[in-house]
Amino acid sequence: MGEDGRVSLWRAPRAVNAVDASVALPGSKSITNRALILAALADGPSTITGALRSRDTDLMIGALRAVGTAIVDRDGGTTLDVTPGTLRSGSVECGLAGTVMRFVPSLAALAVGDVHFDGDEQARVRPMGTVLDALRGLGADIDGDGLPFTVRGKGSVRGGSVTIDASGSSQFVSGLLLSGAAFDEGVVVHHDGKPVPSMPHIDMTVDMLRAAGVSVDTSEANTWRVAPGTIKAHDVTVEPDLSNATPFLAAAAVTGGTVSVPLWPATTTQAGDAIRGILERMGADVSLTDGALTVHGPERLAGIDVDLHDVGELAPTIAAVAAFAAGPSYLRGIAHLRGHETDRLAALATEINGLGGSVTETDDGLRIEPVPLHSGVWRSYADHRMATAGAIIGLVIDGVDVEDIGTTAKTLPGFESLWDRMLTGVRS
Ligand SMILES: O=C(O)C1=C[C@@H](OP(=O)(O)O)[C@@H](O)[C@H](O)C1
Ligand SMILES: C=C(OP(=O)(O)O)C(=O)O
Repeated sequence: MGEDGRVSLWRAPRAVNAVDASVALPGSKSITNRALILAALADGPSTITGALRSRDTDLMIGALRAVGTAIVDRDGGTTLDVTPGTLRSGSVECGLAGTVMRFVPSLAALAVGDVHFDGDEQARVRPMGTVLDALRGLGADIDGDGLPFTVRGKGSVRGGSVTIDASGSSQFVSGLLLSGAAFDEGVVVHHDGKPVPSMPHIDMTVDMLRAAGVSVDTSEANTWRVAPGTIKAHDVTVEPDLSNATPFLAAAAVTGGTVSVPLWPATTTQAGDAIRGILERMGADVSLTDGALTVHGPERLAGIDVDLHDVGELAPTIAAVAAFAAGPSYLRGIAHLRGHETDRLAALATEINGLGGSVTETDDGLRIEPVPLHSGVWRSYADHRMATAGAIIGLVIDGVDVEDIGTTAKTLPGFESLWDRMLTGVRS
């Protein structure tokens, strides 16, 4: 929104030449918010370095402070000293952050007193019932089935075994696992239903729990066993956010230019790492040298038939790139994106088609037929990744006005200036 209450429009800059830049990205949202939960439940103080500061991570910091965790920031906010406290009643504002609404309730059930949750209007339709029902099954007392709801914390949670259908979001599983070691009996989560999406995000949860000394057994498919025990305080350094890197790498792909992202981890559980293989399949030259990932865009991009079930976060970026390929693309396995910040399948189809495109929604994804696009308004639906997808399209098409570019602050405040710097060839 602009100051006058009207939705603001941002004229996406056209790339006059092929981009040639190096772009350093701030920390990962997913790692920062997991690190914060684990630090709040740990057996002593710890420090998170390289944390992302954005709407979603600030909401997580606010949530944990509200229930009794001391968090002090320094180094411009990216170093967080976290001291766990006795968890108590409070009010948690979730905004539109899936990680806050799905990860904090389990921790809140350990508090003494009521913890009230609410969020943005748009957040009230995001699927929540599975997490709340699972927690009830584990002994927690909760009023409500979606935002707003109240967790009536009793100071402890029995825990034990629970079966859920996590086909709607991997966050249902991660949310239970992250606090599970603090439950009296630990937690065993069984999934029963269509395949769980975004599995790398569950791997991230498991890896981070193990790094905190928690025993997690994943030997049985679709079952995660977290033993009860201490979550050890330890310092964490956050990797750059690779999903947020993807629009910048896409800029190289669609302009036939070159973009490097420094500090790309050699191994990672971040979904964004999959961009390497995807852009390569679309014809880009991709290399990881001396810790920097470099994408060099081809003369003509190839269409792609790709299953994004594991890495749905990348769908808006890939859809925007696919709109400029030489042939059609099929993005599959992403029905669950209908429950993301907005219905991303509908939003992508509507907005690309609004610029003259030819995108069809399928049961589980999108078919994108590249056709010439024209100028127009690109709506972002309060969705950071819709806004950045519009920016990618605006690199190639004259006169694309992205609505509410400020919504990128959900995970990447200052997106516009990073984008401008990329276009002026700044190497950071
Ligand atoms: O656990 C996480 O940090 C996330 C898990 C994924 O959610 P879904 O499983 O709902 O896709 C991902 O899309 C989201 O951006 C972040
Ligand atoms: C789906 C996303 O966010 P959330 O953590 O709110 O689910 C996302 O960042 O693409």
